Amino acid sequence: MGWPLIGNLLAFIKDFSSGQPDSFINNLILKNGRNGIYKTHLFGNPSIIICEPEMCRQVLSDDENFKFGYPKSIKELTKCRPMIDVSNSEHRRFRRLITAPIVGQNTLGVYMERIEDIVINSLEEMSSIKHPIELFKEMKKSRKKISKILQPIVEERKMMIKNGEHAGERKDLMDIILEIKDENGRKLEDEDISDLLVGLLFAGHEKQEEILRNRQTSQKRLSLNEVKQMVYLSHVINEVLRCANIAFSTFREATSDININGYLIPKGWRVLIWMRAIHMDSIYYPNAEEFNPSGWDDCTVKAGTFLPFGAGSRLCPGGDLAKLEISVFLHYFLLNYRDIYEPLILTRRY
Ligand code: HEM
Repeated sequence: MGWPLIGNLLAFIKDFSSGQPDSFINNLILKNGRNGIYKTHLFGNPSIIICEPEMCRQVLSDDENFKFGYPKSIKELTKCRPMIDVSNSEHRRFRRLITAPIVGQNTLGVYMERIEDIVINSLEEMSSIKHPIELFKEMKKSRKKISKILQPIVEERKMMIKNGEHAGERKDLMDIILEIKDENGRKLEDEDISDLLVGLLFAGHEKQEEILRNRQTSQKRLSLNEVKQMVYLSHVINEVLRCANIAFSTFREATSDININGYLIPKGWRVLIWMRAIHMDSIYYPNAEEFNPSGWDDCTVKAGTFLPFGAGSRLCPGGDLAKLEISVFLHYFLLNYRDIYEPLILTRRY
């Protein structure tokens, strides 16, 4: 780890020690009641914390009065400045270029087979290890392989830039693409994967067997349509994203004095949109502390109450891809393997 990174890490920890983990926010909510907006001081800036769905939605959708407002230490750590430090119109342009290859169900079909191969091979490899393994660590490796699926796109975009097909774009467009790839690798590691496994403990593999029973015998591979039929699995994934999403909050900065639901947010103030507080609020989710995938049965999500991928012009473009990867992994894991021990030995079911 180089010195600049350590420096940023320290700055980040110092910023965080001005306090905003979940417990801090929860105390704030308990102390102040539930009007959904709290004034505080974060990262050396006067700040507002918002945890009311409609207000969150409004702030995330209002590009005129708010801009991406991450504190400096976070920007340095995440190294995704090019997507952050650009005007709204530049952001729209870059976003179109970067997201086209990963947005939309039909587009995602292209990656199906390769994700499936990586998942199957990784699980086989893991189950062939005869000593206990740390599943999370092993899974990180397969996640890295999956993120490499996007490599050809990165190469293609590099060529487009080299050939001047994007003359006039910022010089660091290539960096943007490479950094997105980095971010992509980083985001689904560690916490995401371990959180996901908590969900696994509750999910049965019968539903996945049902998918196979309804399949033509000639069909060998998992299809996108089958993934769409994995209703229970999608509820497990939603529930993991609700309870334990790594993206629990995001920042904006007010670019002018702006009134939100009767509250004046002064220009220059940071707005911390605390999605986790909404996800864990029993007003919107009865027994919010419980992990309960069945809560998603016949559930119509009220606007702004489920924001694992954000909202508005910066809505996560990788959301569907992430869910697809998780679904394919869970499908094979539940179908073919059994028993989670502590420590773990992964064993083939049949
Ligand atoms: C479970 C997995 C993921 C979660 C929870 C997640 C969450 C989020 C959230 C909340 C944002 C919005 C941040 C904001 O508005 O401030 C975001 C943005 C973004 N995500 Fe994800 N993400 C995930 C996976 C991915 C993947 C797999 C990719 C790429 C393949 C990706 C690429 C991006 C990009 C490029 C942005 C910036 C979009 C923009 O600023 O226009 N994400 N993500």
